[in-house]
Amino acid sequence: MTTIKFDYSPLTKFVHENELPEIQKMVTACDDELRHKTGAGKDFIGYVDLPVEYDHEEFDRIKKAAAKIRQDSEVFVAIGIGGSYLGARMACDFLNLNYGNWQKDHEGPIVLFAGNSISGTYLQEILDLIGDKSFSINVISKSGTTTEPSIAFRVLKKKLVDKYGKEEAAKRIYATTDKAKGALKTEADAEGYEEFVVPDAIGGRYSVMSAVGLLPIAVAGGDIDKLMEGFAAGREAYSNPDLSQNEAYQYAALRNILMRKGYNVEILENYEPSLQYLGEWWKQLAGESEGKDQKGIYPSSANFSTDLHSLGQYIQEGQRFLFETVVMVDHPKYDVEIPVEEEDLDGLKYLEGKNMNYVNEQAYRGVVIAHTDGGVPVMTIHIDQQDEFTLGQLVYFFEIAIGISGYLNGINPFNQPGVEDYKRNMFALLGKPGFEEQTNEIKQREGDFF
Ligand SMILES: O=P(O)(O)OC[C@H]1O[C@](O)(CO)[C@@H](O)[C@@H]1O
Repeated sequence: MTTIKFDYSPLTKFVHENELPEIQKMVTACDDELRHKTGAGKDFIGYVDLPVEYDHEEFDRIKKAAAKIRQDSEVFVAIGIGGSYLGARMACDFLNLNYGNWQKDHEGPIVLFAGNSISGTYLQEILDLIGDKSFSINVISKSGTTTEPSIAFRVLKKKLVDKYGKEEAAKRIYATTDKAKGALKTEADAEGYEEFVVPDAIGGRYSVMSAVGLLPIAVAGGDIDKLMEGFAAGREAYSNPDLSQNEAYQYAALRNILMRKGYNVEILENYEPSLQYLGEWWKQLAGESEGKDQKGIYPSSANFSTDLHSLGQYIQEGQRFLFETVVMVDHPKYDVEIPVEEEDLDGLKYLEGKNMNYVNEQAYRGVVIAHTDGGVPVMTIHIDQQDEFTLGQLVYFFEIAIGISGYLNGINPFNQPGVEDYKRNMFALLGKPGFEEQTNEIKQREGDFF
């Protein structure tokens, strides 16, 4: 059973009906590489079977740790960046757990995210928000050496130790990292933090359904059993290499077909503000997977109708290299009726008694028609509702689609060599031990830039 429906009917103007069947052979070959782990990046394809092959003992420990944190902490800070941050943040927003946590009668801690930038202002605000409240920390880093979370962890750990003393602080620190290596692993072992593992075969941006995402989601109040059920339903639904039977593969194939026609930028869109971080999570998944060897679709995102009043003009009439993928919630959690007024001073009489979701739906329909007319291909992923089961499926939909899509484009969707370049320069500028040669080199070049 799937609660997701992929609709590409508006593409008739852009994609000829023979194009999907014609790409089938390539899709079958990519599917074979992915399922049999024979393609590029084969050591990081663990996510394909993760819905059924995960550590059940650890899964239970995650639930226990979450229950403890929900009981002994008013604030919970998840520290991480990229794949060690975006999935949990996306899921908490998607499940509408974030604002709920600020409500007075809400059970469980306020969930905050740190270590996702190098901003002292942001971190100071987190420290101020925590104030005198009881709190716990989940530091998440696969490598265990990433600068942003390491700095935030140091700072927040100090606050924890100042408040509780070293021994109690150690009981409030949860470390999610590699099973054997990295600075975080070394520290967690030495200090006795409870540890959770990022499996070797799961890359950061494919890790939301491992302890990386599951602990913060469970602490926020998400039902991770249902999430895993949905993830497994996704695996079931998107396992057939036959394009006519696999909507995730249809999406992967169509975005490649569009890219080859010069549609090089994809905008992931939503009509629910709580899906904003779905776009952020997806941008890392797609961008870090596909943008290499001077190839790949540039992933961007937009939130409608908000951005129709900013980006809408460009999408309608700017350069024609864009295509859009909408994630549309068919049954939003709440609805609000537009009230009746005696006079019609604001000109809204024609909407009286109608619901906002109805108006939102008409906005979506109007946009699909207008953008199609304006030369922008639009596809839609309809999701039934914003619940854990649907989210699990949606994560699988995107993860499997991006794997296939990368292979279709002849790249390795599971590495990210390009992210090291800026880090090397930053470490050289900061004088990190081991970077002495690069420091000399970059100091000589600095003047050309600043
Ligand atoms: O979990 P880590 O090792 O701290 O990495 C965080 C993120 O940084 C990157 O390695 C990029 O630098 C991403 O691939 C990853 O998701």
